[in-house]
Amino acid sequence: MIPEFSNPSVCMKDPQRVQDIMESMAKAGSNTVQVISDFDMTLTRFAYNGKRCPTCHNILDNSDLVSEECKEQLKELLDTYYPIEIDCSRPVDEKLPLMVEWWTKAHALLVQQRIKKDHLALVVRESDAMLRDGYQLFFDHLHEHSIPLLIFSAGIGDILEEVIRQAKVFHPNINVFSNYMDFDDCGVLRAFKGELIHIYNKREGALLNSGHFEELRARPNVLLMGDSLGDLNMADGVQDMENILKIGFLNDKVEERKQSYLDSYDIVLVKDETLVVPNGVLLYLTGNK
Ligand SMILES: Nc1ccn([C@@H]2O[C@H](COP(=O)(O)O)[C@@H](O)[C@H]2O)c(=O)n1
Repeated sequence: MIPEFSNPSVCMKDPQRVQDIMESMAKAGSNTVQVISDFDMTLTRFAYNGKRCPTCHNILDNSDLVSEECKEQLKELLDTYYPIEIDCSRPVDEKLPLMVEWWTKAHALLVQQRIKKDHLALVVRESDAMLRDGYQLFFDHLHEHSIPLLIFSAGIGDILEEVIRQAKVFHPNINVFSNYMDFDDCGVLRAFKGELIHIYNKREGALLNSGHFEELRARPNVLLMGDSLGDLNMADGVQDMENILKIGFLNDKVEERKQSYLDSYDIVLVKDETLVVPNGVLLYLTGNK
């Protein structure tokens, strides 16, 4: 086992299973590995100094690009739907239409604001969004070892790309599946492109992008990272999968959700704002440990 597994944030239902998967993946070699990660609250911090950090959507919601009236409406949506998103007492099929409702209403409000593409970089720079500590090693190490990183996010692609670009780690081994903004000829937001990705339809998103997984057919070993149970479906498009190691960040409503996370993720990181554990796993998989 790697030393990072002794960190107090680490919980595992079956440590032996984790060890077996990691050994099998390391033996197969890093050229058989691909990483699939969620973005908001997985690659980015959930909180800093006791204050919540923004999601991609929140970066816009809190910015000068939206009017005060719109801010209030978006906040009302967040206060209504976020508790539903993280309520583990409600079944997914009951929550799913409500998540579609949230994303659809929020996107419609954002479109009404006539947001300009040119202003996105500034609002990201001025936001409180932060990649988790250890991000530099995470992104650089994957790049150095030519391991593909798929970022699969129900956030906003244009915003998340900008966060990563400003951190200077948007390397060519990265692909993004997300909700991208559609701008008119004057650079004004007029819609969101393609099929909506929300928290509970990542399986459909993965299957729609079968071409990506076809290209990675020679990489049947997957490291998956997420913060929601909906993220567990992000690897559903992977072809001929041999091993999958799932790391889940449990950021909020810890006591209520811990058991379901332990039942679903191989490694659960409780209120851990860093990428120290995923980095330890990566170093092990690439033979650097
Ligand atoms: N209007 C919205 C809709 C969703 N969110 C949050 O974004 C997160 C989705 O992004 P992932 O990268 O985690 O897939 C999700 O957890 C929602 O809470 C939002 O803030 N505003």
